[in-house]
Amino acid sequence: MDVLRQLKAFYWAERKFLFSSILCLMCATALGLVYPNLLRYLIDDVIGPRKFELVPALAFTVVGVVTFKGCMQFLHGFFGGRLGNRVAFRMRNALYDKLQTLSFQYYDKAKTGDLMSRLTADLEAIRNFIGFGFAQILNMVLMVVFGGVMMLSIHWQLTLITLVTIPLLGFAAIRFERNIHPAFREMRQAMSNLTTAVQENITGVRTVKSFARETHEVSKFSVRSEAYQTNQVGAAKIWAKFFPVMELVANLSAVILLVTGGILVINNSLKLGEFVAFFSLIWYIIGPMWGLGFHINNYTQFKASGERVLGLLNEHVHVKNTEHAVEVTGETVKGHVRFNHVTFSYPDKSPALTDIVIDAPAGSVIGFLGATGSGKSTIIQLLMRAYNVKHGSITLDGMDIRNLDVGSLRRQIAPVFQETFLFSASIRDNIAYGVRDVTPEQIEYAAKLAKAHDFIMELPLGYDTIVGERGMGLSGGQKQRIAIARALIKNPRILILDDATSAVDMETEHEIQAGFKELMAGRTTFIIAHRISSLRHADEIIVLDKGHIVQRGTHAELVAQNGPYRETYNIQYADYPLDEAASIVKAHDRKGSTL
Ligand SMILES: Nc1ncnc2c1ncn2[C@@H]1O[C@H](COP(=O)(O)OP(=O)(O)OP(=O)(O)O)[C@@H](O)[C@H]1O
Repeated sequence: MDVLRQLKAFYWAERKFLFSSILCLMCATALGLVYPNLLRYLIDDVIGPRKFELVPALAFTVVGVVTFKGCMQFLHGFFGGRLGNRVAFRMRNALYDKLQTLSFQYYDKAKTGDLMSRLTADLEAIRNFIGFGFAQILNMVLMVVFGGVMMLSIHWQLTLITLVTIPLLGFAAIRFERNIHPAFREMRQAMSNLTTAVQENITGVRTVKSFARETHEVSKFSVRSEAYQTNQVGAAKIWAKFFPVMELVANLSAVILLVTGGILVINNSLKLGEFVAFFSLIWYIIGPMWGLGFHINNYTQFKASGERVLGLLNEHVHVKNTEHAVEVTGETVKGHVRFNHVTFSYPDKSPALTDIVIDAPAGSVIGFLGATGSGKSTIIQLLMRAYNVKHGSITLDGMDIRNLDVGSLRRQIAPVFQETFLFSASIRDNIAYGVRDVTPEQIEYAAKLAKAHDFIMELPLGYDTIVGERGMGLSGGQKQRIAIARALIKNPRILILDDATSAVDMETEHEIQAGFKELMAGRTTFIIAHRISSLRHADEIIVLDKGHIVQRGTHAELVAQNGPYRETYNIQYADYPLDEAASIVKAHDRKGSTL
């Protein structure tokens, strides 16, 4: 019931459909009760006294009742269907909205397959129950009440004797519910584990194949599939035990009625018509009891699914706007970023960053260098408010970013990550992803700056080429260039290049950087790179080691010092013969000076 109460906001808005559906079902059920009475009338008042002239009227009444009942049933289905679908629609949207608001911290642990199954299979169970199951349970109660009252009005002693087995039916049904609910919960979990395995396998298909781990994947899937099968078999066993018990007890009622009712008819204490009517009415009680298992099953599935959907809807959002969050816009933001003694740890981990101090005046270029895991990306994540900073603060133009509207803050930042995600859409749409109302010329201009235009034009459909979710058919460097164009078109105050040119050759990287310089003049840029060549023109280069800043300064200053920067420099340029290294550096400098 708690699940029903918590989901009220979704179905209460559609209460007109809920009530109409219930009302129509009640009418259909009440009309069903007319049959036994017509039967009783036919036997006792028409066939008995031989008044056969009443038969046509009786037949027409039956046709009328059947037609009306059919209409009521149709309307019940119609309204129930509307109700279920509308509720599912609202919930699906609410879940999707929630997925958009959940912070990075949630997604660090979330499993795609599990989320997918909540949005599909669980919603389906809820749709079924709200649309039909709920009304059916109510109808079941009504049938028992209506049928019981009619039976009592015909012969109360016979009613009580016949219904003596009903408590047994109720007891069996409740036991069934107790066993089947945990079974269903496990089944849903097993299903979501199964979907997760499939989803991860498809997403990581290249890795699986490259490592020839197909057999391992198959056996991993088989284990999960077997767990699901075991759950299904377990649930089927519970069902299998339940049905014979119910059938036995239900038929016991019919036997009691036949024996007791038959004796009463022989003794003339009960009319034959009444007995026949009684015999149809008893199924008004037994029928619902029969379906009780099905309805309980429906309800438990709904409850298990409802719990999982509510679990997601009630999930804590770590990063959200404060009450008086300030909206910033491209016109007002200058782009002066400061990290004031920021120390940050991921949940249950030792600090990823310790006492970070950075001052990036508007329009400056800050480079980050450091071994993998030294905290470079974490700095960027914190600036984008992917996580909340608890120790120290980050300011944008002097305003603590915790007091800024998260969406408006992120709109000022355009990131390009090492791993590029392309949507299953045209290249044009992928480039225009972050902006509204963009012209084809702007898209082309951004692509030219990102050195993507030429290879795009070589594709058969040019900018209209559809790329798959993993950027099917494009090389790593080509995908990165599309991502760079996507960032450039956003025209942001702050540009972040997180190892953004790692997949392109040095020459193209230099050309891309030339494009950046043109566009980024006056905008703050953070560059994370492993290549000295990508960082050498930065206003300040920050060298990180295990979350600590170990060196900072310009390229010239850092090369002149002993330390990790110079070591990296020596390693990277040691690959070239001395005179070649000098010419590469010179060539880069020449290009840089022409910008
Ligand atoms: N989402 C996360 N959840 C928990 N720990 C994380 C998460 N992201 C990073 N870390 C940890 O924080 C530390 C810093 O990671 P970070 O990604 O910032 O390093 P990095 O310098 O960018 O490395 P790389 O050059 O390999 O990208 C690492 O120890 C890493 O394991």
